[in-house]
Amino acid sequence: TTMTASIAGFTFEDILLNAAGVYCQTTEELDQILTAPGAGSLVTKSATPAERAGNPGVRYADMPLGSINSMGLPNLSLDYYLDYAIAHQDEKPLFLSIAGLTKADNLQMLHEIQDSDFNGLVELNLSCPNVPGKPQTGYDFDTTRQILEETFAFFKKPLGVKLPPYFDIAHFDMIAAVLNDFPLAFVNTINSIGNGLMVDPETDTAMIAPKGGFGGLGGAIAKPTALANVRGLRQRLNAGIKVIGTGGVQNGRDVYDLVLCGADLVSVGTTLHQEGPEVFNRLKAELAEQMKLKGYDDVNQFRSALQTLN
Ligand SMILES: O=C(O)c1[nH]c(=O)[nH]c(=O)c1Cl
Repeated sequence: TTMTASIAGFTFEDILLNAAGVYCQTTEELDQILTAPGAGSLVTKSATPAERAGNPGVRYADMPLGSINSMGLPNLSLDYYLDYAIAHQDEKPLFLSIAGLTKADNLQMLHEIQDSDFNGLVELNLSCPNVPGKPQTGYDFDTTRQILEETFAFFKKPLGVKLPPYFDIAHFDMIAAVLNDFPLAFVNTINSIGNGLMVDPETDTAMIAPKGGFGGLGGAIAKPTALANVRGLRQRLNAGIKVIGTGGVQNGRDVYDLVLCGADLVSVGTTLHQEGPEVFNRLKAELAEQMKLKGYDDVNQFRSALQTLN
């Protein structure tokens, strides 16, 4: 069974990887993803120029429908992840994620990456929902265009963007109209569904501390929105912009469905957090089983092959 994909000239021997932010905070965690059977790549925790502690208090919770998080962008700094990525980029194609709190921070980090020995892929996170007072850039189409214009004036290495989920067909049209104007290597869709709220039934209290309990939703609850965003963007984006599908992956059928909607790679967040890096081998085996049932021996045979009723 062939389960490879290519983005920006990189060949991925497996289509699975971690979702940024999950199991990728330290070199110890990153090494586990790097060596996990079934994982074809990894992405580092979204970085800021300087180290950040993130939001105080309980900031992650699992629940029957998935997870809720308001981490607040805790990370060990761009240099920490850049050093790791440079040290390991010859072992697998790797993604380095950045999430500046300002356009200036993003451009500063991109200049540093441009001038560095890192030659993998950069994921510009435009969708963190959990920094108090900071809006999700991906919902501001003019600002997104502005950042990409200033970025592509100097940045020549493979770059993609991590997008928030969109819930209006008009917004699929609008973000695609922006993205199609730039030589992006990929989009990664979706980030968590921003600013949900969950209650602990024992105590009638919000499950997480930051922002009065408001946080990004992931896991099973995110699957229909992830499928719609992968499909909606695949249908609208230039063929040269590849799609990483993220959201709601619990089993091989979920991976299959994201590929069916157009995903080239598939990333796993909540279920990786709950199960650990052995999840990749399980998902790979379950995907192979699903493909066998359907008569496919290569993911390239059914990518974007979703049927509709009319
Ligand atoms: O709170 C976070 O660190 C966080 N949490 C998310 O669910 N998505 C993000 O992009 C980020 Cl940056």
